[in-house]
Amino acid sequence: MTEAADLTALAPRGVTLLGCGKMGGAMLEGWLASGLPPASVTVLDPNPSDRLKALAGEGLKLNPERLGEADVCILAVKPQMMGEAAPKVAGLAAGGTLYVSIAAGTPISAFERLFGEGAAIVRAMPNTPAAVGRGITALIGNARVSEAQMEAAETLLAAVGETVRLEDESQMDAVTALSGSGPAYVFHLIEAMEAAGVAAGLPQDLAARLARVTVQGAGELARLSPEDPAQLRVNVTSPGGTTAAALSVLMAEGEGLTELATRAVAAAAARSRELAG
Ligand SMILES: NC(=O)c1ccc[n+]([C@@H]2O[C@H](COP(=O)([O-])OP(=O)(O)OC[C@H]3O[C@@H](n4cnc5c(N)ncnc54)[C@H](OP(=O)(O)O)[C@@H]3O)[C@@H](O)[C@H]2O)c1
Ligand code: PRO
Repeated sequence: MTEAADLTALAPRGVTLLGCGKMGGAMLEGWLASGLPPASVTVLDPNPSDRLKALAGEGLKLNPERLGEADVCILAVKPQMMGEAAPKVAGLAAGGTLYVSIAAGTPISAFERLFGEGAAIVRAMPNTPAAVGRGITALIGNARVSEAQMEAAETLLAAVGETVRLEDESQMDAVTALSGSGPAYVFHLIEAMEAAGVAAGLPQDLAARLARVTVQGAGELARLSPEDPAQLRVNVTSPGGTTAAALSVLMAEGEGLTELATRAVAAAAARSRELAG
């Protein structure tokens, strides 16, 4: 997490989590680490993990027959499952619960149809580095969301990384394509560098380690350095040296990494728009 998230204000009425897979599980761990008591969390998930069952022993409410009240309900099932799963938490709307959906593609209007026009709904897009407290989540709410509710949503997501408010929901497809899906691009870069190292004659294990630690270190340098990424790149590049030779390929006019990344992000954004139905 980037700054201390104080979740104590949410403890009395609590948080309900619909779907506790990769993202839901990562958020749950962040909330618990930030001091939200297990007894303040209700989880609905058809196949609870051993970890969830252990937390139920510490007071977490796991698949209760009837839902109590909640300040916030996080919707963390796959977009394709939302129509089936969301009705389970529709009753919370009458108690003024704030809904926070992290589902890719699914617009706020879909939740207004499910929960009623009066429901307060935030659409958010986190990413998987949330699992190590280093995610980033973009958020936008509908007109029913009060400032206090927006801050509550931000506090929950700040427990697993940085947050940023969007100006308009139309930005969410590009956000999903850039930071939501983005970790996969970086993991694939590690895979590609490893394969390239093997092709250049290195043993697999050595190439894997060099690729992984190089991406880790470069990411950390980009995070901590006052210099921008372009300058950090220049700092590696000796005139007429090895990096310049590689960058002449990666930055080739019209067919370099920028063009490839632009096509990839455009494909993801288009898929996000398709998921809206
Ligand atoms: N993964 C990412 O990088 C990422 C990033 C940003 C946003 N998101 C969004 O986050 C959401 C969850 O993604 P995920 O990657 O965490 O998926 P996931 O690991 O499959 O988690 C979804 C969870 O919901 C459970 N579930 C299925 N049907 C349910 C129902 N009817 N009621 C309650 N729970 C149900 C699933 O159980 P079973 O596994 O037993 O079916 C699973 O535990 C998606 O909408 C996705 O678009 C994901
Ligand atoms: N993972 C989800 C997907 O691939 C949403 C962003 C990252 O659809």
